[in-house]
Amino acid sequence: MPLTPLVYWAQRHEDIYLRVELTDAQDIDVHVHENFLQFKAQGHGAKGQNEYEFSLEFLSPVKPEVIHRSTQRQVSITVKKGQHGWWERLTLKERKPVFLAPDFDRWLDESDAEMEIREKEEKKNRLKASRHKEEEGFISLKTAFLFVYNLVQFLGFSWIFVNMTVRLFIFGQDSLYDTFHTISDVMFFCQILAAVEVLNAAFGVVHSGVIPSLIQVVGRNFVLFIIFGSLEEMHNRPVVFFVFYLWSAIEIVRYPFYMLGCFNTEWKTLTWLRYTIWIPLYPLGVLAEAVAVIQSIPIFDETKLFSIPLPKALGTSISFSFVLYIYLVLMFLGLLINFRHLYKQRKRRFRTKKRKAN
Ligand SMILES: CCCCCCCCCCCCC/C=C/C(=O)SCCNC(=O)CCNC(=O)[C@H](O)C(C)(C)COP(=O)(O)OP(=O)(O)OC[C@H]1O[C@@H](n2cnc3c(N)ncnc32)[C@H](O)[C@@H]1OP(=O)(O)O
Repeated sequence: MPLTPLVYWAQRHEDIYLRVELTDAQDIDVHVHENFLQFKAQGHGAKGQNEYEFSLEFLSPVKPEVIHRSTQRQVSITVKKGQHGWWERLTLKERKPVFLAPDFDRWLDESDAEMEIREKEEKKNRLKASRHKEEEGFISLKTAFLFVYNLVQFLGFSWIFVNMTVRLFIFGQDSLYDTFHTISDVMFFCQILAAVEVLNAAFGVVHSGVIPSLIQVVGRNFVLFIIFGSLEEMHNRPVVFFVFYLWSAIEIVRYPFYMLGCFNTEWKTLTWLRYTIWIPLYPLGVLAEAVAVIQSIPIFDETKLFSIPLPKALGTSISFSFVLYIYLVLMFLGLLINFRHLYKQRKRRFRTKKRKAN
C-alpha cells in the first residue's frame, strides 16, 4: 500500500518550491495539470523503504513544466505559477493536508520576497551597467586606435603627395626620375602599415570587405617591393612617379574621411570625394602599375632574378616574367572586383544619405 511522504513548501512570486522527504528516491513520476500535482516514487521515507505518493490541488493554476531534482536526502520540485503573484495559501482547500508543512529553510513572506526580487533586479542592473561600461571602454579604445592609425597614414601620404607636388613645380620633368630615391622610404612604411587594414577587416574592427582590402594591400605591395624595390633598373623610371602619385592622391582623402568617421562626423565634400575620385584614379592607378610590370619583364628576363630553377632534363629555369604575365591577368580581375566593391559602397553611402535627408 503506497504511503504519503512529508512535504515542505515555500513560494516566490513566480514559483512554488516543494521538498519531499524521501532518501534515495527512484522511479520518480511528477505530473502537473492545471492546478493539480501528482507525485509518485520509490524511496526511503518516514515509514522505511516503500512506494510513496501524494497529490496537491493548488490554489491557482500552474504551468505544465515541472522541474524535479533528487538528491540522496530529498526530492526538490519547482513548479511555475500560471500567473505572477503571491498566494495566501498553497492549496485550494483552506484546510491544509497533514503531510504538508512550511519549508522554513526557504520560507519568505511576501514583503521579503519582493525585497529579494528588487535585490535581484538591482544586481542585474549593476551587471548590465558594468558590461555597458566595459563595452564603452572597448569602443573608445578601438576609436582611439583607428584614429591614430588613420592619422599616421594621412600624415605619411600627405608628406608623399606634397613632396612630389612641390618637387614637380620646382624641378619640372626632372623630378619624375628620382621619385623612388626621395619618396620610397615613407611609401614602404605606409604600405607595410596598410597590412593593418586587412587585419581590421578580417577581425571585424571595421566594416570593410576582407577580399577588397587584401587585393589592395597585396596588389600595391607586389608592385612596391617586387617590381620597384628589387630592381634597381626601375628606380629612375617615371612610372614610379605616376604610381606613387595616384596611390597618395586617394589616400589623402580616404584617411581624413575615416578620421572624421571615428567621431561620427562627416564633411560632405570629403565624403563625396572619397566615394567619387576612385572612379578615375583606380583604373589609372592599375594602368600605371601594369605599365611598371610590363617594363620590368625584360629586366627580369635578363637578370634572371627570382627565376625558378628546373631539373636539367626540362631546361635551365622558368623566368619570373612568367609569374608577371599571370599577375597582369590577376590585376585585371582585382581591378574588376575592387571597382565593383567601391561602386557598391558609393551607392550604399549616397542612398543612405538621401534616405536620411528625406
Ligand atoms: C587575394 C590576393 C590577390 C592579389 C591579387 C593582386 C591583384 C591586384 C590587383 C589590383 C591592384 C590594385 C592596387 C591599387 C591601386 C590603387 O590604389 S590606385 C589609386 C586609387 N585607389 C583607390 O581609390 C582605392 C582606395 N582604397 C580603398 O578604397 C580601400 O582600400 C578598399 C578596400 C578598396 C575599399 O574600402 P572599404 O574600407 O571597403 O570601404 P569604405 O566604404 O571606405 O569603408 C567601409 C566602412 O568601414 C569604415 N572604415 C574602413 N576603414 C576604416 C578605418 N581605417 N578607420 C575607420 N573606419 C574605417 C568606413 O568608415 C566605412 O564605415 P561605414 O560608412 O559606417 O560603413
